Amino acid sequence: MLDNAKPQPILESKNLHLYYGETEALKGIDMKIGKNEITALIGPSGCGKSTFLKTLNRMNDLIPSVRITGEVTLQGKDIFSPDVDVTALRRQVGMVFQKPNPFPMSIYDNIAYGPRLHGNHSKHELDEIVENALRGAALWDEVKDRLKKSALGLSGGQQQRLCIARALAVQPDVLLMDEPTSALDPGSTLRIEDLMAELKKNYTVVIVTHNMQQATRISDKTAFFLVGELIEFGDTKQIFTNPHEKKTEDYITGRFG
Ligand SMILES: Nc1ncnc2c1ncn2[C@@H]1O[C@H](COP(=O)(O)OP(=O)(O)OP(=O)(O)O)[C@@H](O)[C@H]1O
Repeated sequence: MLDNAKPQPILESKNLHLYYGETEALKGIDMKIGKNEITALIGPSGCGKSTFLKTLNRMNDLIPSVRITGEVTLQGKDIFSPDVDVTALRRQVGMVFQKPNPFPMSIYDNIAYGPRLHGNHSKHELDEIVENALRGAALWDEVKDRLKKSALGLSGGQQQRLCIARALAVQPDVLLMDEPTSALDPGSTLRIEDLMAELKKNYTVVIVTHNMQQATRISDKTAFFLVGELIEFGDTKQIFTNPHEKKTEDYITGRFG
């Protein structure tokens, strides 16, 4: 079931269990996430996709009832180890949410926020960081003349690219995306999908999506979850054309979920 063909995964989970109080939301997930790949997490509502995604940069730590056992390693290092700086982890493993959530400040300040927090940059350096991040998120040309204007004045699709740029500005290795296009119109969705193909040249992307066409269009690997279990994980093409598990086949052919 596991794909062992890749040499050194950037992220790996081993026998990962997560409990919300008494409820077991992840039931022993083993997954290797390859560097510079896009991995899509699919499965019906409530099967644990977002929970798994958030575990990868310890966003779940913020929920008091959560208990986690097993292991997640980033570049071979245990992310739950007591000496891990969680802020640094979240910088290295950035996150983009379902609804675009720009800060109520200027476009420039949205992008400069993280770099200002984490480092001592000159104005010139910050200008460069902001421009590079906006270019990286394919937004620069649309906003270069209005950097000092509020980010809230951007369209939904632009706001989501701004949030991607904000994540890029702190130079992450991995981007986690939780249904990043579900609140967007088809045109903005396609722009984000095009952008992802660019992003994977420099980053590793893990994306939760309910849209199976999207998974087939953009991802290299697909992981199918069902009630907290990883049912099947492999090359996206294989999962969608020749699934090994009956449950995967039933799901992708629309028999449930
Ligand atoms: N903060 C929480 N407290 C308690 N239970 C939670 C919490 N967050 C999620 N759960 C439960 O954990 C299970 C997995 O939820 P999760 O959000 O990870 O699923 P999902 O596959 O991402 O669903 P969706 O596609 O609807 O977003 C569900 O049963 C959900 O009710």
